Amino acid sequence: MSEALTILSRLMETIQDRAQKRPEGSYTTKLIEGGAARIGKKVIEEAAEVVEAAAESGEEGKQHFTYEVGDLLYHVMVMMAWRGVTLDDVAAELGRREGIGGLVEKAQRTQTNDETT
Ligand SMILES: N=c1c2ncn([C@@H]3O[C@H](COP(=O)(O)OP(=O)(O)OP(=O)(O)O)[C@@H](O)[C@H]3O)c2ncn1[C@@H]1O[C@H](COP(=O)(O)O)[C@@H](O)[C@H]1O
Repeated sequence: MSEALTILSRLMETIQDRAQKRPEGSYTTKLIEGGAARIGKKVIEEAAEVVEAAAESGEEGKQHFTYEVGDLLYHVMVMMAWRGVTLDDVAAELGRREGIGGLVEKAQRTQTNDETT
């Protein structure tokens, strides 16, 4: 496994462990106990910060963007743990989509919707 995947899966294990044991003094526990509303608020906030940082130029801008993407990924992973969805589940979904272009998929979806209405 690549170093990046190892770190992501270790982080997911930590988050799942927090979600299960709910230790005091853990930020993840606080988020999990706040449910979809609290986690969702942070996901939206962090997503907006990612978009803002994407417009910043230079090496500093790139570092800030990377930092904000880290925040967003962490909060999305907390929501996944809260919802009982694993990295394997999401990877399987992405694997299912492999080789199907976004525009092709959209055209197929639109056609199916038209047929059912
Ligand atoms: N990767 C992260 C991580 N990334 C970001 N954050 C936290 O996410 C928050 C980001 O929110 P903001 O930048 O808006 O900061 P804030 O204003 O203090 O946040 P709020 O009080 O508004 O929620 C900060 O508190 C960060 O510390 C993280 N908190 C935890 N982790 C990982 O989760 C593990 C478990 O953490 P605990 O559950 O806290 O023990 C840690 O060891 C880390 O590996």
